[in-house]
Amino acid sequence: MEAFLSPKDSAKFIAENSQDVLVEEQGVRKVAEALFDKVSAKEFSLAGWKSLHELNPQAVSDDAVNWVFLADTLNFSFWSEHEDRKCLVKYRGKMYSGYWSLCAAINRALDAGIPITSAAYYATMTLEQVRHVFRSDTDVPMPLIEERHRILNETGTILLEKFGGSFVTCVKMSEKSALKLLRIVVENFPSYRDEATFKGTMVSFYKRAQILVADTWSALEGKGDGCFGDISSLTIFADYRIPQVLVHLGAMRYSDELMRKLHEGVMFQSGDKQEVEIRGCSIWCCGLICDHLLELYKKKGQNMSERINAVLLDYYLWDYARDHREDMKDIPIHRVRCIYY
Ligand SMILES: Nc1nc2c(c(CN[C@H]3C=C[C@H](O)[C@@H]3O)cn2[C@@H]2O[C@H](COP(=O)(O)O)[C@@H](O)[C@H]2O)c(=O)[nH]1
Repeated sequence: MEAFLSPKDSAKFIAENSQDVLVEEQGVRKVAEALFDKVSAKEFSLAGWKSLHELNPQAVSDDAVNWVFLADTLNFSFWSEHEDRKCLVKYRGKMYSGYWSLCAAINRALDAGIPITSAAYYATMTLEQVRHVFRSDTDVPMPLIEERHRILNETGTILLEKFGGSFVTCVKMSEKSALKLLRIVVENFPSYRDEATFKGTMVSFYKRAQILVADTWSALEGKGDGCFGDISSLTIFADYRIPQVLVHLGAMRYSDELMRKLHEGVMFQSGDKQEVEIRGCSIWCCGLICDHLLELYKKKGQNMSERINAVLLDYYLWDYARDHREDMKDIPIHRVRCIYY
C-alpha cells in the first residue's frame, strides 16, 4: 500500500490537477447547508443500513460479516446499456435491479439451501453454478459474470488458505482499526486493488475495500470487533452513482467536452485520465462537504464528529441517487466495465 497514495491524498492530488472535472466550492457549501437538518435523520445514520434496506443482513453475526464480504467482493458494474433492458432479480415477490439485484440473488440462493456465503463453496464454484446463482429474471444477464466467477474462486481460495475461510478472522486481525482492515483486504485480495496512475503518480480509490470496511462496521452496528475508532479515516466510495448526484446537486461540474462524451455514452477504461478525475474529484468534493457540515455544527457549539463522516454521507447520497433517478436523467453516469466499482 505504501507505493500508492491513500484515497484521501489521491483525491487531493487529483482535484488539484483535474482539467475536466471541477469541485464547486459554492455548490459544496450549498449541499452542506441543505444536509444540515438531515444529519439526525435515519437516512444519515448507521442504523439506516439495516432499517432502510430489507436485503441487508439484520443480525449481528459471523454469517452477516461473511454475507457482507461476499456482496462487496461482487459489488461492481451493474449498469445496463439500455435503461429499459436490464438484469432484474425477483426475491420474495419484489423485483430488484442494480446492486440490489446482487443482494437479492445472494438471499435467493441462501433460501434455496446454497451456501453461497461460504468460502468453501464459492472457492470451487463452476461458471455454470455462478450463472445459476446470479441468474436474471429477464433476458439480460448480470454483467461480467465470467469475471465474477474468477473473482469468487480466487477470493474464496485466499480466504480459506490464509484466514480459515471466514472474513471474521480479518476483522479480528484489524484490532478495531478501519485502516488496518482496509490494508489487510488490499494486501491479500487482488481484486480489491483499485489503483491507477495519474500524471505519473500512483493513486488509489479502494472503492470496494472501503465499502467492505464500512458495511462490516454497519453489519456489526459499530460494536464489538466492528467498533472502528478510525472509521472517519475512510473516504466515500468512488462508484458511478456518487459523481452523478454531486453534479446534479451542483457540488461538482464537468467540462463541456466531458459532458458531451458522457451524453454520447462513450465507454471509458478504468484508469483513463477523465475517469480518474471523476472519481478523485468525487472523493475530494465529499470530504469538503463533510468538513463544511462539521463546521456548521461547530458554529452552533455542537461537535458532530460521531455523526458525520464520509461513510454516512456516502450512504445518504447513494440512497438519494437511487430515489431520484428521474430527476438526474440529464446527468449521464460515466460508463466503465470493470471489477472495481
Ligand atoms: N458509493 C457507493 N456505491 C455503492 C453503494 C452500494 C450499495 N451499498 C450500500 C447501499 C445500501 C446499503 O447501505 C449498502 O451498504 C453499491 N454501490 C455501487 O453503486 C453502483 C451500483 O449502482 P446501481 O446500478 O444504481 O445499483 C456500483 O458501482 C456499486 O458498486 C454505496 O453504498 N455507496
